Amino acid sequence: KPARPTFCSDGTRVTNEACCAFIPLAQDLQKTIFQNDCGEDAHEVIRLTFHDAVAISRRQGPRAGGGADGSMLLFPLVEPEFSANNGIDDSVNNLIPFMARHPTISAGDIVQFAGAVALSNCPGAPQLEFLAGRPNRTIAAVDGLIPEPQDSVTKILERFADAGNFSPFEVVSLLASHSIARADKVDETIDAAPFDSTPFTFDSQIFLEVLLKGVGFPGTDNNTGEVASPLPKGSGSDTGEMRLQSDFALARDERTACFWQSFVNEEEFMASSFKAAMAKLAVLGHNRNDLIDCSDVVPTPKPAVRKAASFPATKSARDLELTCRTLRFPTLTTDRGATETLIPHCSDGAMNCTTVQFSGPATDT
Ligand code: HEM
Ligand SMILES: [Ca+2]
Ligand SMILES: [Mn+2]
Repeated sequence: KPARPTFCSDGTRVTNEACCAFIPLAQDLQKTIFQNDCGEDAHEVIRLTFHDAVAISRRQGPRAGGGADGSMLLFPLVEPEFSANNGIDDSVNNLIPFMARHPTISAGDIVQFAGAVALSNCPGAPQLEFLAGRPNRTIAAVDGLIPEPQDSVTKILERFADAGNFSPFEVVSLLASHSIARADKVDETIDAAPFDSTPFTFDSQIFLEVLLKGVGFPGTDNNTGEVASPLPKGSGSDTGEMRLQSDFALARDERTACFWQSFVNEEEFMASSFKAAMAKLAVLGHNRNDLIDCSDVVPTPKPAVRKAASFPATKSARDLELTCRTLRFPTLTTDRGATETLIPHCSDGAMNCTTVQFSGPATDT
């Protein structure tokens, strides 16, 4: 398609005027759901970009699912019911109203664009590529295509290869997302259990902290897909850190451990690798050349905090469990404090913060 530079009504310069429709969508998403915060609602939409896109299979063919096609929003009674999608209903119900409010934009575009807007609220995150024009005619995906935390490394790598020919390096790159992630359903007794000590900052703490020796569980012990974490201590709505078995295994497996370790304290490498892998994820089921590059309407992310990766208080290099034999581990400092860090529940440090939840057809499993 010919790319002719134009200006949208708000003055944004775009290479294709079809991109202008996404500017009011970004504003609506920020005002109605995210509130410019890298909080719970942003995290859940970022997870949704993955669960919509990865539901495609080269081996099973087109009838298994169409990838990044918005099928989650279009068939809200089907995919959100799969157990691997437990909790996805919140983001699905939050985004469904945007289909009617922005009727020229397809469901698949809404999901991936909303994820890029959500991510821009997280300091340190890359500005994702966004290609527009995913068609709306889709089918619901079949069950069994979403990786689960109890899956083996072999199963996870095979699933990503089958979905989109992802390499082990790209799989590890995508897990930078778990730097801004918390679990609600792995342990049903606690809400929003973070995977690293900085769940509102896109940084490499996830890659560092998953390498620390596990000492206990937040909430209840030994849920499916969960292993001991290094920072299990909680208080009130600060739940303590949770560790997924899949993150633990990918950090230590010989096929992925060096990729995992290579991101520690390398925030720019981590962000650019995540961006490249997300560009592949976001167009699964489509041909890039059929889409229009609208990256110029993706909001500029909040600047990085520029704090070096560091061991949480009371932890040090002695707590590392390293299996990568070929990389030197960086020298890092330990945060001050005589006791284990409490991870705040809200991005402003508080124990209570509001989230947005629209009711809708999707329910949890
Ligand atoms: C090996 C592959 C993966 C597995 C097994 C996995 C598993 C999980 C699990 C179990 C949760 C917690 C859900 C809950 O209980 O609420 C979670 C959260 C999350 N995942 Fe993954 N994940 C994987 C890859 C990815 C990828 C590739 C992305 C990229 C976009 C991603 C983004 C997220 C986000 C943002 C959350 C947090 C949602 C929230 O805070 O509410 N995950 N993941
Ligand atoms: Ca983080
Ligand atoms: Mn959540």
